[in-house]
Amino acid sequence: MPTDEVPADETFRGPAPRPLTICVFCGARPGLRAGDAETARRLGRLIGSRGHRLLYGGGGSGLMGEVAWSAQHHGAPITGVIPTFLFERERGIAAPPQDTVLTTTMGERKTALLTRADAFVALPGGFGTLDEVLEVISLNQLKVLAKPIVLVDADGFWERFVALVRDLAHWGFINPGFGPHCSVTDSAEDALRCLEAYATEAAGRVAVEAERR
Ligand SMILES: C/C(=C\CNc1ncnc2c1ncn2[C@@H]1O[C@H](COP(=O)(O)O)[C@@H](O)[C@H]1O)CO
Repeated sequence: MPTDEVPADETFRGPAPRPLTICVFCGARPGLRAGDAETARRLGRLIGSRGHRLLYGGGGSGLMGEVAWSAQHHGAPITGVIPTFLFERERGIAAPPQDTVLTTTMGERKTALLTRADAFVALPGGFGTLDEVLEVISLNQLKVLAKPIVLVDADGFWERFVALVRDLAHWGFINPGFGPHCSVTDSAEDALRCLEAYATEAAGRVAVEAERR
């Protein structure tokens, strides 16, 4: 079981605006950089200590396992959405106690994650993580979805992805930037701050609109 020995964060003051269901995309493998596991544990800890729910791919391996165990250790309720074939394959890999949602296909799983989440955070990962991130960004762009996503660029993991997005705009395939719902931050702490601020702002907008009616 991954340990969770990260220092407490002193810079969050006051309660979170409301409990959010935060979907985390990250590697099913640990990767080779020790800092990534630490970032994953920090994120899990913050999700738990700020009173949010972790929604994720349901596995116990790699960075996914680090986030999930740390979130559980800090009191977060957890929902894991996993296709039956992966669930069977992963029986031997310990994942923390969670509400498990079984799906038939990977596509159904992605839809379930996208539907249930209030917001998304992406840590380093492989093709699965990239696929999930691109799905959220492109659905936001099509206005099929309007949910915030934050890429945690600890140690420059997303640097070349950000550069590619700049090139895509330069070459005329997309508008400049990631759109209104996507941000890049340096740390798990900034990612959480960003999502909580977004939720507060969105709640404010809804209240103003309700008053106008
Ligand atoms: C590779 C190994 C196990 C694979 N098991 C997975 N279990 C749960 N979810 C998974 C798994 N593999 C991919 N996912 C989903 O994609 C993302 C991670 O994929 P990546 O390619 O590692 O970036 C993750 O967010 C899941 O939703 C153990 O050897």
